[in-house]
Amino acid sequence: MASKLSTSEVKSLLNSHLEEVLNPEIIDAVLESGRPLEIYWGTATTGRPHCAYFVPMVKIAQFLQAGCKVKVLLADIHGFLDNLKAPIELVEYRAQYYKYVITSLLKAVGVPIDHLQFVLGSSYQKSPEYIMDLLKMSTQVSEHDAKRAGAEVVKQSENAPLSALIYPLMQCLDEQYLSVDVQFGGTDQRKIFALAKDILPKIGYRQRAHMMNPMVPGLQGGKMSASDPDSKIDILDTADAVRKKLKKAVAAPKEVEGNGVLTFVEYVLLPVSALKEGQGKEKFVVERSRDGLEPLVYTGIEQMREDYRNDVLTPQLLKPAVTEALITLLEPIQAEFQASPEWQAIEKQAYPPPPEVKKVKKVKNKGSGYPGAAKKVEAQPDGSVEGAGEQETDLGTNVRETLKKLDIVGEATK
Ligand SMILES: N[C@@H](Cc1ccc(O)cc1)C(=O)O
Repeated sequence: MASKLSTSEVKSLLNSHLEEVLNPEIIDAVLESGRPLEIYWGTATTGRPHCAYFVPMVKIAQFLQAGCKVKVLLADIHGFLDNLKAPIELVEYRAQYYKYVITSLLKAVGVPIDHLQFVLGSSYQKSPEYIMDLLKMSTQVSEHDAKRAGAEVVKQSENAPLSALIYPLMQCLDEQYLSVDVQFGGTDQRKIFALAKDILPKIGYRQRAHMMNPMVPGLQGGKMSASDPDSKIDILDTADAVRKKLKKAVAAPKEVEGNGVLTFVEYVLLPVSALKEGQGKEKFVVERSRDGLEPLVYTGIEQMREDYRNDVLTPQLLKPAVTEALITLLEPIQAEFQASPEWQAIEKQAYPPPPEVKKVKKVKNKGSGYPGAAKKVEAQPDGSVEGAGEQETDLGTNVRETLKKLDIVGEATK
């Protein structure tokens, strides 16, 4: 490997926090050969990256620190194959936004990024070779198996669109086209990884290894809901917003299992401290000056867990410490955003604010029985419009006109 670390240091960086590795012998053989291990992690560029992204980012930082070559696949096409989560028109901007965030995040963690490469999915997934391989694959995978492979990743529905079946096949093929040794992802990707192991040899390609990190509880605990703006901490949230959101975080005293705040320390803050120090030493400090006590200084999660169970490390102590550490982690990223007009412009294009709900031109009130009676048109948080295009009346035309001006009319209502 290119790094100055010993083989055992490299292995411990690579394996830290992983739940499972498929075909580890593939990784061992590369490490023994002395060439850098090539790994990719793919992300469908849909919603705004939030603090949960720090978990895979820390792994990527560790891969880079260990001297691996890392490709981040900005899976724009996957972003709309999955239930059109990213509208086709926006997906390009979103991919760029992700690139800014991920680069900045990794720089903030303090690892060298010269072995990091971004690849846009659509840059090769539309090539004749790729498409032909995809078609070949489709002759080897049953509808049932393709569906099952995506069960934990792609939105499930009865009578699912064909795109939900194409999605996992393409993810398998990406391993070949990105010419890596390993695909990294969460354990939710396991069924797709298993399909890749099975299917790539059937179309003449070699199997890859797979590294999986566990699915961890979110920082704020409880149920994450896309419609609740407070349920996720955005990378660009102000310090005050972070404080407010973390105050609401669920962290039951003495309860270690499923504790999102402690988990964030384990998977993000401690490993980041080790990467930043550059000596592999984890450190997390909990201030207690308010109580006139010395700070608690931790060098690993086990001690913290123990103290938390015994209520020495109370939620009232832990939460503010995590809050301030997170704010410090976000600071350089936000400073970079503030200093970059390009990034700011992309952010606006990638995530346009939901269209204002304009009052539909008032029509003479002829009572609600009148066929053109006003229908409420509501802009939804995801940019869709509820109630639009439901009636073919004069008012329907009016509504469409208004929406057209706002540029939010879907194909079906045009
Ligand atoms: N399935 C990944 C995204 C992804 C897409 C394509 C890939 O090749 C790899 C990963 C996710 O859930 O976000």
